[in-house]
Amino acid sequence: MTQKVAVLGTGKIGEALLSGMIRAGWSPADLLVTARRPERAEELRTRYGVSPVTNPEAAKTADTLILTVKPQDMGTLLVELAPHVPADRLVISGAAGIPTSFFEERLAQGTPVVRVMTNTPALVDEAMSVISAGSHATAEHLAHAEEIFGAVGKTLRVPESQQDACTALSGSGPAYFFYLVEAMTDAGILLGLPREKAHDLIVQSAIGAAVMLRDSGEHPVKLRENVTSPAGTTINAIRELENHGVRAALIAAIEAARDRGRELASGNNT
Ligand SMILES: NC(=O)C1=CN([C@@H]2O[C@H](COP(=O)(O)OP(=O)(O)OC[C@H]3O[C@@H](n4cnc5c(N)ncnc54)[C@H](OP(=O)(O)O)[C@@H]3O)[C@@H](O)[C@H]2O)C=CC1
Ligand SMILES: O=C(O)[C@@H]1CCC=N1
Repeated sequence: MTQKVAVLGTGKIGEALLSGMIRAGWSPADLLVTARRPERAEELRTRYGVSPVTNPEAAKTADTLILTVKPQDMGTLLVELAPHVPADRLVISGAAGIPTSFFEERLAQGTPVVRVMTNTPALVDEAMSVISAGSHATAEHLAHAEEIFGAVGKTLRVPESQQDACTALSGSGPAYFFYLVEAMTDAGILLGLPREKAHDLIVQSAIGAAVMLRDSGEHPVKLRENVTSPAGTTINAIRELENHGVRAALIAAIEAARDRGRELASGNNT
């Protein structure tokens, strides 16, 4: 029997996942989407050939519901959904912070819930998606979530207690790299390079470094040491990074992101 999957609240992450599933071979006929605004629903229908439905229709029709609204909107969505979700539906949450217990408390007793934190490289099939089971989710439910999110990149199972840390590292992680590229491009401008040229140099260096990190089997320290010649240029830059506390700033930044995930879980939505 064909499994129908619905993406509820199809914004940036929901659309990234939807587009990846279609690229991976899912039929648009088996995919449903919901949106808050009619023009957004039409955009998704035109772009992907999927059927926009209401949240209750999605709950009644689809075998798997993937909830990709903002954490702040999840409570309202669940109030609307709860009367319509049969307890055999798999509910997957893509939201930061919100624990699986939040869903279990609001849905029918025994509803299987899986929590997933993906990231925007899903748009280019290079996502990192971190997956945890709620208390009623079985190995089969986890495997199904892996099949869906595997369409857009790598997946990793973690205990739910590690989700806020993973959100801070890989969920938000692409933003840190974009920020770094932005800052390095500004440095290129300072040194007199045209912006476009500086951007291209940094992006290709980032791609090269990323492939080496993934494929060389070498520790990042060794890779950095290989670039850092005695009395050369790189060590002068590294000294400045250390002087400015960049390592400590990154550790503090990621800890702050983790803490915000915890706040979202405790209902602090401001
Ligand atoms: N952005 C990222 O990098 C990542 C985000 N996430 C998580 O993904 C989730 C979505 O984030 P993101 O895609 O950035 O946010 P978006 O705002 O782009 O997407 C959320 C969408 O949900 C819609 N929506 C809200 N309430 C309802 C409702 N009741 N019914 C139907 N649609 C609704 C919104 O409509 P409208 O357009 O009208 O506001 C919006 O289009 C969040 O929970 C976030 O924590 C996870 C990993 C990475
Ligand atoms: O900033 C956020 O809250 C979301 C979750 C991870 C990435 N973006």
